[in-house]
Amino acid sequence: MTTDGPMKIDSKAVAQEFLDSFDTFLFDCDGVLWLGTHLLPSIRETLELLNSLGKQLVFVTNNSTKSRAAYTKKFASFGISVREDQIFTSGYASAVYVRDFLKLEPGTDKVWVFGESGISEELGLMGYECLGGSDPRLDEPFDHKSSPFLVDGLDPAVRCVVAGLDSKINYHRLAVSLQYLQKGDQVHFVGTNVDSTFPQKGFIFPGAGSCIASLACASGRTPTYCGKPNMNMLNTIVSAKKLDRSRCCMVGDRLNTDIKFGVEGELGGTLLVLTGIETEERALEVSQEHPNPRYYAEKLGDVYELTMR
Ligand SMILES: O=C(O)COP(=O)(O)O
Ligand SMILES: [Mg+2]
Repeated sequence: MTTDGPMKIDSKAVAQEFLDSFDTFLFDCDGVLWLGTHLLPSIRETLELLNSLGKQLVFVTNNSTKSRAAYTKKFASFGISVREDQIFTSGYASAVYVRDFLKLEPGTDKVWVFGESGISEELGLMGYECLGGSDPRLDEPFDHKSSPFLVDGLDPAVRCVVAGLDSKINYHRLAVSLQYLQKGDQVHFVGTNVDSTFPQKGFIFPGAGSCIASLACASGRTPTYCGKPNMNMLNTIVSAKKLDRSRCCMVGDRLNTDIKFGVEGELGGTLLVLTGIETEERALEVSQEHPNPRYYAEKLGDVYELTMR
């Protein structure tokens, strides 16, 4: 039995040691705090405990379906008060990439969005006009002779396709997105996140990575993914919040995004919770495919429940 393997938070002593080790906690959302509209047990109490201990809380989600502003409302609906500047999404990270790395010109260059409002809203705040996305005309069955996105030709101002999770994925959206991707170097290809699956209460559904893979397959192109575990996203957060990495802990439910993000970003620690995608077996498994977390717990709420014992 090695003492270097992941440590399970299953006693008051380990919970206390965990809390003492960090000043800032970066929380993944889906599978850690909630599953859809279902708040996981003792989450509010855990966040209140951390706040009362003077810890800094940051929320880092690969879910691009909502903007940061919309997330503050989702938190409020659970009775949790979170400021917009505490939230980072893969939609926002993608918009930052369009602005700071691709350097597209707001007001001139346009973006075709395959995904939900969380992408277009963040790009819109930076001054980019977005096409596609949740435009209801894309809900119509696809006919290339009548699609309003094709009959007058493609918009030559579109310089980038940003693709993410889209619960309204259909052939019309895929077909038009592919037309833009076929323009090669003229149109960049950005993916919000690689997550193959998406946890909901009692179900595992297809994730953004599975939607984006369809476009990647059809176009023969590989997108640049901007969400966790991309280090640009972490660097944006570290500089915006002036974080000391050694005192930060990344808390997540997925090894190849959340835990990789924390390990590659050289954060002080990582905590894997088992309320979303991964199992205890996977947490402990030694594999080339993914790193192991420093800590793991059945659920995040155990930190509160064990501390209060
Ligand atoms: O939407 C996703 O793919 C996952 O979102 P999460 O990073 O909050 O788990
Ligand atoms: Mg998650």
